[in-house]
Amino acid sequence: MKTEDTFVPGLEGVIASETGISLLDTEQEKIIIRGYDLIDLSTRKTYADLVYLLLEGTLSSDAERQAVEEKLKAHYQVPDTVMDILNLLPKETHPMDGQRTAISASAGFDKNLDDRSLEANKRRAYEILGQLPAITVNSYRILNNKEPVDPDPVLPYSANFLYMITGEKPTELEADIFDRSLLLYSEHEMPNSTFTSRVIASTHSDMYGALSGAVASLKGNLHGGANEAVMYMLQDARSVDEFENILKEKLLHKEKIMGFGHRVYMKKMDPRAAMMKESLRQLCDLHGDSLLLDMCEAGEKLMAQEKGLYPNLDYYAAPVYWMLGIPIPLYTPIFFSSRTAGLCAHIIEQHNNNRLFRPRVKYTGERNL
Ligand SMILES: CC(=O)SCCNC(=O)CCNC(=O)[C@H](O)C(C)(C)COP(=O)(O)OP(=O)(O)OC[C@H]1O[C@@H](n2cnc3c(N)ncnc32)[C@H](O)[C@@H]1OP(=O)(O)O
Ligand SMILES: O=C([O-])CC(=O)C(=O)O
Repeated sequence: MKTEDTFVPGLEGVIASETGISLLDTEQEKIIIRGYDLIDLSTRKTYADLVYLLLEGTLSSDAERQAVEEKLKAHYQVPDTVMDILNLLPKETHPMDGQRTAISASAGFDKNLDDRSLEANKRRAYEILGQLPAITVNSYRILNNKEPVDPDPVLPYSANFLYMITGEKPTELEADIFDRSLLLYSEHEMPNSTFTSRVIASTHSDMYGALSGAVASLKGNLHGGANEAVMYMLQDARSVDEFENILKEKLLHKEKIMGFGHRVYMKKMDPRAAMMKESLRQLCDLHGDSLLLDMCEAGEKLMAQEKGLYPNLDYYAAPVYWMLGIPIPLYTPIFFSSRTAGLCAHIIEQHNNNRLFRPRVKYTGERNL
């Protein structure tokens, strides 16, 4: 095989893996997760159901969902040493880097680190998912000179996560909307972060290492970091006109507009974004203030007209998180926390059916032979 003939920049369209976890079915316009339509699931299931579906492979009964909730709560406690390490980081550290550091440090606390069996990997997945709300929220709090907060085990997993972030018990609507955002972020086939984690896992490296690599990948603003960038952009405007002018100015300077475009959906709206837009509408109605929705809709219209580009999930997740009272530096860490369910499923699948990733190159250097 002549490798230069098969070079595809960015591996666009390249099939990198076999998987039974998920598929973006562009013909049917569906996000399939273990045989189910993610958008349909988002109308009738919770994030805990998705954790079960991703890790156990089947849709959970009410009792199984409850068991997942309990399992996650049993792992809420983060080792003191990990918290001490977070405390030692410079105050400029982004919570994504706090998350990466904490997950990396957690490897040392795993007594059977070399055990890659399904059982051991699942145990780790539930442990990490259980610890992530405390790791995530306290990464932000410690670095902002605030006392760490403890989880409230009485609340469901997502409601507690939001409570730890805002310090206030969420209403049912707020908890449902936050839970839905976690569900929608939980798994999405083969984005850069998932590919990264599978590449790392393919050397027989452990789950902590594969997840640490995935946090780094997800942090970039071409991927998960876009949700924070969207909110900073929205914050720069005080009216629909101002927001449109910001976008026009960026387009004039050939800048990318965060929250638009997608490698797979390309010229169509990400179906998850449509769901989050509805959540934004609900929150705007509740607050009697439609400015954020109006700005976002105007941006959506302008980008369709000017570039033929449509929103991805990050575009509408950002204003939803803002209206839920979530500090902007937590948006991408929340995305990663949710995605950890999907990532763990992929790492497990890679360990269980492995071949080392080792591609070739198209050489463009000298040949001074
Ligand atoms: C949940 C998620 O992680 S979804 C992704 C979140 N990321 C973002 O929102 C960042 C903004 N979007 C982008 O940068 C891109 O659309 C990506 C990274 C998501 C996909 O990138 P790719 O598939 O590699 O497309 P690529 O960047 O090559 O863009 C193709 C063309 O569309 C343009 N384009 C793509 N996205 C945008 C955008 N958001 N704003 C302006 N132009 C864009 C590119 O400039 C390029 O134009 P050209 O052919 O004239 O040079
Ligand atoms: O699929 C992608 O490339 C990025 C994305 O939308 C996600 O990870 O949710």
